[in-house]
Amino acid sequence: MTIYALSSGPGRAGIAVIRISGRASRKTLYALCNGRLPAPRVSSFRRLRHPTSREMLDEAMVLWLPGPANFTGEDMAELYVHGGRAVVTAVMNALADVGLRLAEPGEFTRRAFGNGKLDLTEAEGLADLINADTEIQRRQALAQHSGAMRARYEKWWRTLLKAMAYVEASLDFSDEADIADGAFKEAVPEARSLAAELERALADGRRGEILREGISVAIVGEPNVGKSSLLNALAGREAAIVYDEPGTTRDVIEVSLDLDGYPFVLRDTAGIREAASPVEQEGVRRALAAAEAADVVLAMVDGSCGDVGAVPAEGEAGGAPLRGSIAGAAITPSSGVKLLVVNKVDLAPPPAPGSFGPEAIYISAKTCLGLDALKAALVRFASESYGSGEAPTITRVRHRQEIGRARAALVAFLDGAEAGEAPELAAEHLREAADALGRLTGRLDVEDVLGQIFGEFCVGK
Ligand SMILES: Nc1nc2c(c(=O)[nH]1)N(C=O)[C@@H](CNc1ccc(C(=O)N[C@@H](CCC(=O)O)C(=O)O)cc1)CN2
Ligand SMILES: Nc1nc2c(ncn2[C@@H]2O[C@H](COP(=O)(O)OP(=O)(O)OP(=O)(O)O)[C@@H](O)[C@H]2O)c(=O)[nH]1
Ligand SMILES: [Mg+2]
Repeated sequence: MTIYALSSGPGRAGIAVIRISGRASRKTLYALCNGRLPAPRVSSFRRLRHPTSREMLDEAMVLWLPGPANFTGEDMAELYVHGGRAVVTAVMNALADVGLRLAEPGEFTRRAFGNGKLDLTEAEGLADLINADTEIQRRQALAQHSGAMRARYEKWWRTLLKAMAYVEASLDFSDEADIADGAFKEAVPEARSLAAELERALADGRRGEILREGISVAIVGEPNVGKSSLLNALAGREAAIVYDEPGTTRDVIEVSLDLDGYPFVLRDTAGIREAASPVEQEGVRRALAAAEAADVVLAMVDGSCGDVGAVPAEGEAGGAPLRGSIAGAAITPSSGVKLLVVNKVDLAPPPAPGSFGPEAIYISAKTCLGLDALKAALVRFASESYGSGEAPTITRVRHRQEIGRARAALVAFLDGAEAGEAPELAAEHLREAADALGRLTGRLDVEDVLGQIFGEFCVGK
């Protein structure tokens, strides 16, 4: 079935792009263009008419993109019309009138996948590219869309096929023990090196997933220290309610930030204390959960409080213990870092260096003093933790799971080989690993396996 969709965003615009894909693209375009089909892949000016009523619909630029050398691999056409709502509606209605169907979300890309134009990881990369909000996300998505993952996974796939071919050969020669043994032994180092490579790929600190979703930063601390004020200052808008009374924030409030191209998801949370009301208690529970799950915890304390005792005057003895220590300093994310943030320095005398420890960042959420240093610390953390090297291979839990399954199957194969397991069972472990890698790229192709096995078999003989 031939499909169409508005490929540019919804709503009024200067120009709107309507895309058509499928067998009827050619005759639909021909009819819309009053019998003057444009030359392939060359932008042409046409007056568009309704194919049956002949009513003039718009003046447009049009593209005729015959398959298979295009995005979907099917015949395609594109209409660049004036981006008014009624224009778009009229042209789309005309397409429906001649029997075309509105595309489902992702249907053009699904067809491209079906026609072998891209594999699953490249399609995911395309989705990520469209959703990319920051420069680092754009680079990661483009690398994935351009086949960075596919290349690596296909290399793994080839190594695995080699191991499988040896095992299959040993099965075929089971009545000639020497040959069978020899072939089987060849499979072991292949499987071992692949298992090690998968292990290395998994030990990436979840860089790809974190950058894809945004680095999670939770602001936590006692009530009224200025957490919501900091969120608002960084967001540049009044996302959270700020009020001079402890216990203002209850829900977790999220704001997306782009700092130097790194994506952050900043979360403001309820102040942590023994809350009296059940609603506030729930807020505190959510605050602790957000901190636990965060990549970075900004543990905030109020630097202006008398009982902080951390900013003693020259020569004076140190005061009471750190006020934020219970609420802020005690919270540690399960796998992230913690930065101590001392707020309200506009009210306090300049703190003695190191009063709050060498790592503390001194800010005023009110005057914005120190915010650049805080942003710089976040960017430094992001580039040190997630920025190094080439684009990450794993960007979704799905990839991690399949690679994990493949690795586990390879380990089972190696353990079995050591224990003298029957080659039939050994072959089964490898097939399981192949299934997992096949699901990764969406290219699970048995013919591929057989072709490779047959090739190896001949060489080995
Ligand atoms: N107008 C327009 N802009 C667009 C797209 C589109 O479909 N139309 N794209 C899509 O969403 C992206 C570009 N992606 C494309 C992917 C493949 C081919 C293509 O023609 N592939 C052929 C030949 C490749 C070549 O000449 O090297 C092929 O695969 O055989 C075109 C665009 C972004 N911009
Ligand atoms: N002088 C000064 N006042 C601040 C600063 N940051 C926040 N405040 C004030 O401190 C009070 C509490 O600020 P909030 O941002 O609501 O504090 P919070 O930590 O979100 O409080 P809860 O939501 O109750 O946990 C407000 O009156 C703010 O205006 C600062 O840097 N300097
Ligand atoms: Mg608040």
